[in-house]
Amino acid sequence: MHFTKMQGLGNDYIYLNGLDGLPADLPALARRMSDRHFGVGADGLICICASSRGDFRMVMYNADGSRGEMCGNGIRCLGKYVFDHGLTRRRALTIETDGGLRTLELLGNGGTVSAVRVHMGAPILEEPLPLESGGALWQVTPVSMGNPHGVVFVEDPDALDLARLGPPLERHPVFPRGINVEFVTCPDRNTLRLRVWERGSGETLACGTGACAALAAAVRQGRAERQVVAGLPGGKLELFWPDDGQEMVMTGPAETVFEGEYPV
Ligand SMILES: N[C@H](CCC[C@H](N)C(=O)O)C(=O)O
Repeated sequence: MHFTKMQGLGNDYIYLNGLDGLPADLPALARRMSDRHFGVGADGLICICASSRGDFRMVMYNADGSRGEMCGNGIRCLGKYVFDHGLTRRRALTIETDGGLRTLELLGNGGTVSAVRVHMGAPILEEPLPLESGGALWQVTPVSMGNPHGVVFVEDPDALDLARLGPPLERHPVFPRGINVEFVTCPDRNTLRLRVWERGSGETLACGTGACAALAAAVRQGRAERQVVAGLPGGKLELFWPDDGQEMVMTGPAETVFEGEYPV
């Protein structure tokens, strides 16, 4: 089976072209291939499928085989994949995800795609909740970006032990579907810095939907302007939220790492 490994800010996924069919038991395949010691190594598996509502449909699995409804870094790479593999010649695309339709602009010169702008949908915010977890009290702001997030503002994300703090917040009983957890600081009104503990994948080098969720919570709480640069361990995203109720706009890089064959 042919596959392509891609990454956006070091958030890496294995891509399968599902237009001509896919292997059975994709959750098990996602677990095997994502394993960094016994497999290819990735934060998850993304299948490109036919869509009746958009140009393509994104079906995404986390490293533990669970499904995610949306993936910001993954959808940028999907845009680069379909262009580079000749599945489309257009630079404006609509992608169906389990979290709704998303529109992409593929940026780059001539025949290349180096960055992708994504209209990420309108965030749905709830009031912050005080939650006890891991022996501490956290103010968690629930935000949906099509997938579920919990945003926590902290003094210094780099000082935290995410491997210890992430799992109990990810699976806190108030969130029956689990959450991706963002630990965020705003060093100034046009900058966010965050680390993300992802549902089903653990800490990743970046999370596009997580950065958008962080901006939504920061704006709602008066901590940041609507246009920011979000710094993640793997690099930077440009984010713009024109107004409440409007779609968040995210711009960032997309890269192919390698192609390969995997036995199924
Ligand atoms: N890394 C992704 C999000 C994956 C979310 C997934 N872990 C979930 O279960 O929702 C991003 O760039 O937006």
